[in-house]
Amino acid sequence: MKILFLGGGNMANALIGGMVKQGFAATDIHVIDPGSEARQRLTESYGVNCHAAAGDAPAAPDVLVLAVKPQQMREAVAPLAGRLGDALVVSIAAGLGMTALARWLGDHRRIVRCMPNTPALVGAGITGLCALPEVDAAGRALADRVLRAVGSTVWIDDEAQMDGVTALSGSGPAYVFLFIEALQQAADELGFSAEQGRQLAIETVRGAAALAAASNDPAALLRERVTSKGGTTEAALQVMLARGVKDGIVAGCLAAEARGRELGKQLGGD
Ligand SMILES: NC(=O)C1=CN([C@@H]2O[C@H](COP(=O)(O)OP(=O)(O)OC[C@H]3O[C@@H](n4cnc5c(N)ncnc54)[C@H](OP(=O)(O)O)[C@@H]3O)[C@@H](O)[C@H]2O)C=CC1
Ligand SMILES: O=C(O)[C@@H]1CCC=N1
Repeated sequence: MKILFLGGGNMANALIGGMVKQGFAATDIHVIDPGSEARQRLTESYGVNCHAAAGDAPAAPDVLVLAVKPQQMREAVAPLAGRLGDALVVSIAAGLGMTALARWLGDHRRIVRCMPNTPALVGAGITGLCALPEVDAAGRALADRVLRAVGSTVWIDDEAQMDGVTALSGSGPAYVFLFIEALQQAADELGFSAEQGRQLAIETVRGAAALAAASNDPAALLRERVTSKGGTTEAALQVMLARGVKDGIVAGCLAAEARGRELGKQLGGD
């Protein structure tokens, strides 16, 4: 199976790294990226085939993963329009609707819109997927197989909800990294070494996520079990909530969703 990536940046690296670790053959993976540094990084890290321009890459791959920035997409796909054969197009671009993309691709409608996230690099991604009605069960299964190589998948019926997926899990790792940064800053202020702070912060996030995943209890109950009356956690949460931490996170997610919708309107109007 030939898989062609258009764009070899951060998210393509995360997906390709995860796929190669899961046994996808590097020789079957091709990447188009005009940047020589991007191509060198991919060749050296994973041994995939890199091309500077679309004309050098294999025509009609089995799967074409569109991994350029949404604002770069229209120009980037233009050389591919009309030469895709039966390829399954998997777009990971935030905001960009499938109707506009189909138009840009010369009315190619075998399109699956996905929203993965960077933990794909370590096989712990989560991807939301949504397909045009023209994509048959085999096409959906193929997209699912590619994305499941780098984590779990969730199918979404209504494309309008893809901006919500982007806001939660696409951008979500950045929110978690911000939280880890904050814990490490606190560790520093409390006199721990950088390595001690890193270990205490990261293992706490890893352990709490593992406990939440393994438990049927809601997160609020798990939180209450840590929070002894008159204890240290209560002291912390009072300050955090008073400073709007939880409301800020919810409002931030809604802002991300709104930005996705705005991008979609600016790009294609669909
Ligand atoms: N980063 C993330 O966590 C996630 C990103 N996404 C989506 O993935 C897509 C890529 O994001 P990300 O990897 O972060 O972005 P990057 O900017 O890191 O990667 C995009 C790459 O595409 C290259 N490029 C630009 N023009 C072309 C072209 N015409 N043909 C081929 N390649 C081209 C860019 O080169 P240059 O830098 O020289 O312009 C760059 O190397 C976006 O649409 C984003 O919405 C989805 C989920 C999560
Ligand atoms: O910030 C962005 O627009 C992209 C989409 C989700 C994560 N990164």
